Amino acid sequence: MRDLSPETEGSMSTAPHLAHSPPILTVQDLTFSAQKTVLLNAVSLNIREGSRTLIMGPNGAGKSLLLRLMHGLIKPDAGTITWKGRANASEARRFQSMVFQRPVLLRRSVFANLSFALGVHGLRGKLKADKIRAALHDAGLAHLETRPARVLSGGQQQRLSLVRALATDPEILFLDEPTANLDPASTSAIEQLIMKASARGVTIVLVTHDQGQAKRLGEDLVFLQDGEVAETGPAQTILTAPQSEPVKAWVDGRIYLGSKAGY
Ligand SMILES: Nc1ncnc2c1ncn2[C@@H]1O[C@H](COP(=O)(O)OP(=O)(O)OP(=O)(O)O)[C@@H](O)[C@H]1O
Repeated sequence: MRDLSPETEGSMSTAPHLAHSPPILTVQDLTFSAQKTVLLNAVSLNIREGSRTLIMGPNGAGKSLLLRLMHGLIKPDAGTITWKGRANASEARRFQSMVFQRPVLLRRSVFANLSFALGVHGLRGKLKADKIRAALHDAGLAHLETRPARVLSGGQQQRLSLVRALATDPEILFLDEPTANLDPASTSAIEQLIMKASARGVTIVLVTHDQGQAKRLGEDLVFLQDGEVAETGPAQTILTAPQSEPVKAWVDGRIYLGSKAGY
């Protein structure tokens, strides 16, 4: 099994510019249980600064839980999350943003959704308004500025969620299946925004089921199966030459039941 654990981190880059990137976030032996069931078990991985890391795996593998834990929305039972070398740093969330599969928008205008988020981050007046207009322009949403956010199409709503998440200049962006319900054109618009953010140096952590998207966007890949890391390493290597049974089956399009085989 390839391993993205801290000890072997230096040897697994596919992206030359990332070969010596330090981890911005390290997960060590993370365990999370609910209702007497272990949902994540001893998960360890590195997110390298400036990288695009994919979290993949079947339904119920624990991908969303892992993302929420890394973002500090829920607390682990055991293990540590280290932000820039500091374990369980309480201030980390200020430098992070998250986009959920279903857009979570305020019942206000497109402009007001951005204005609220930037206001929370301390921006005021003309500086804030200029930043909102530039962000909407970049995302092709400028003409919808006064429209109630809730009446936008699904694709537009997700673009707005992403723009809002990026407007606060996060150092890391967590995305939980942001294109799961979108058509190819909307998916492409979201991917372009992600790639632009990545080019500016924003670290990207993306949960996806979409192998095409994984090939287009992935640099590092973490594959979860039944709450454990089945395989991690460079995305292109795993996608073309997987080592573990669950990932081989997934890449081949075969159904792998694993521990659920008796169900
Ligand atoms: N708060 C909770 N209490 C109890 N069980 C939970 C809780 N949150 C998640 N789970 C369970 O943990 C498992 C992992 O959930 P998670 O949402 O992380 O899966 P996932 O890999 O993101 O799946 P999908 O691809 O379907 O979105 C599931 O079996 C889910 O029912």
